[in-house]
Amino acid sequence: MQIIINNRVFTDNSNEANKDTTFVVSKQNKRFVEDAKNNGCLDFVEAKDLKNHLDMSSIKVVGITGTNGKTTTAAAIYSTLLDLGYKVALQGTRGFFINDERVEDYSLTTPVQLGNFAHIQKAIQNDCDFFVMEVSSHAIEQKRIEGLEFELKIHTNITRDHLDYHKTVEEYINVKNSFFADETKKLINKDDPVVVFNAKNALSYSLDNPSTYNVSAYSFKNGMHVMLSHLGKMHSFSSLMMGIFNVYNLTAAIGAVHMLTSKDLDEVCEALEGFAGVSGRMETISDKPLVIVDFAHTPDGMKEVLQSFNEKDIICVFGAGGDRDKDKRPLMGQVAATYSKHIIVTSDNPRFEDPDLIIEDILKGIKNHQSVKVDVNRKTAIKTAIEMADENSVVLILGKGDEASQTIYDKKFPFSDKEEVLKHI
Ligand SMILES: CC(=O)N[C@H]1[C@@H](OP(=O)(O)OP(=O)(O)OC[C@H]2O[C@@H](n3ccc(=O)[nH]c3=O)[C@H](O)[C@@H]2O)O[C@H](CO)[C@@H](O)[C@@H]1O[C@H](C)C(=O)N[C@@H](C)C(=O)N[C@H](CCC(=O)O)C(=O)O
Ligand SMILES: Nc1ncnc2c1ncn2[C@@H]1O[C@H](COP(=O)(O)OP(=O)(O)OP(=O)(O)O)[C@@H](O)[C@H]1O
Ligand SMILES: N[C@H](CCC[C@H](N)C(=O)O)C(=O)O
Ligand SMILES: [Mg+2]
Repeated sequence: MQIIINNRVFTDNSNEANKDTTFVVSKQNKRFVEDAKNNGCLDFVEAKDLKNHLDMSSIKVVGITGTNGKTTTAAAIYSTLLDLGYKVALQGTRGFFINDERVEDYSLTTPVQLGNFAHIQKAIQNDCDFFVMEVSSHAIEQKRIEGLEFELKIHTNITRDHLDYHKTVEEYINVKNSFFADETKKLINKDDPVVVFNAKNALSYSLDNPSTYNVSAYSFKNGMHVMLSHLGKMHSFSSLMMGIFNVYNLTAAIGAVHMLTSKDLDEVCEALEGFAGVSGRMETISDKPLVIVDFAHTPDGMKEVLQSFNEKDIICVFGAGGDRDKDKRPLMGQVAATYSKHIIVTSDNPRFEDPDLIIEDILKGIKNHQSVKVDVNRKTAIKTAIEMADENSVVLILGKGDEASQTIYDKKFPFSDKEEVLKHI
């Protein structure tokens, strides 16, 4: 890609490099430096030094990493900062937003170096005070975030995902933890048993262990009501959002905004209450029957969601993405079987894999197949689930959230879980 900073053209692609451009050298493209030279390029800059070309002193960059909850926590921080009157940009899985407007649609969760700098430049041009970004494990490993100076780093949790890419759980954990090794200000989830961080400038939040932003009590009735203890004083907030995992996400957001703005904590709690959640994350599509669409696509994410409905008969519709971590599939089957009354295993984004074989991988984790249906067609799987529902049940449609398409091979076919649900109620 290319960006222009102060009339100078920067590219990370040797095919776009020539005598008039600067080639930005990174871990991912250093093997193409000779090609760039052969194309006439004379000017080279290391990706980590891009910061010397863009004055970022007016904007604070906030990074969020973790296996689950990045998008939700980032959106909660964004919403709260906007509510408090700041100008804010948000970059993540759902796209790029500036001051409540979507500027770009779905892309990578964390763009490459030039992508980050292009967005930060746009945020600065729009007078943003903050740039809130999700940081994926791929981005950390590939150094897509090099050259960025973070005002605050936030950790949600580290469970498992992407073992197709990182190979072992240990390597995945190490990559995530490496984000917290320096002395940048950070906010850590103290209930995560595997997080390792540099204690310098670290504050924390938690439900179970002692921490700076400590949830001392919570209840769920028409959403959540949370008591938060901070430096010996009690504060409270309410939200229509559901699930203990969202108590974590919202507490992280409150702690983060408090650290970033030094506003009164009660004022921050009040501003957060305006946040209604992210589309496709625990989104109630229908009350009768109760149908919820959620983006859970890891064993832990599914467990968190399913556990939130233990008083209901769960009808769980889910699949698993192709060309992604294969080992998570039976674990997802096992989690679904533990908490659901009925399971319909279907297709997610098969990409270049055979969806029937993905389903077989999921079924390997389910011992008792009596209450399990298989339907590779996600549309009819959703229809069947809704037909099965009664007043005691909740239909949980997991894995795709608000994705607008289903990826088969490299083609994207329009598909929305929400729209499929609405066709049948
Ligand atoms: C597996 C993976 O992460 N691949 C990423 C990786 O691809 P790659 O190394 O094969 O790319 P490449 O085509 O060889 O290009 C590398 C660099 O060389 C340059 N190049 C290339 C060819 C050439 O002739 N000359 C040249 O200079 C390119 O401009 C580029 O800068 O580097 C590319 C750009 O540097 C990324 O776009 C690409 O992401 C692909 C598209 C992808 O799907 N990534 C997913 C898995 C991902 O990153 N997901 C995470 C989040 C997952 C989550 O939600 O947790 C994300 O952050 O989105
Ligand atoms: N704090 C959490 N702990 C565990 N599970 C969570 C948490 N927050 C959200 N989830 C579950 O994970 C799903 C994805 O949440 P979210 O989109 O916020 O995460 P993410 O980290 O951005 O995911 P991705 O890496 O795929 O973009 C949610 O739909 C929910 O099921
Ligand atoms: N950002 C995640 C999202 C997964 C969503 C699920 N629907 C899938 O396609 O696996 C990924 O790319 O691994
Ligand atoms: Mg995300």
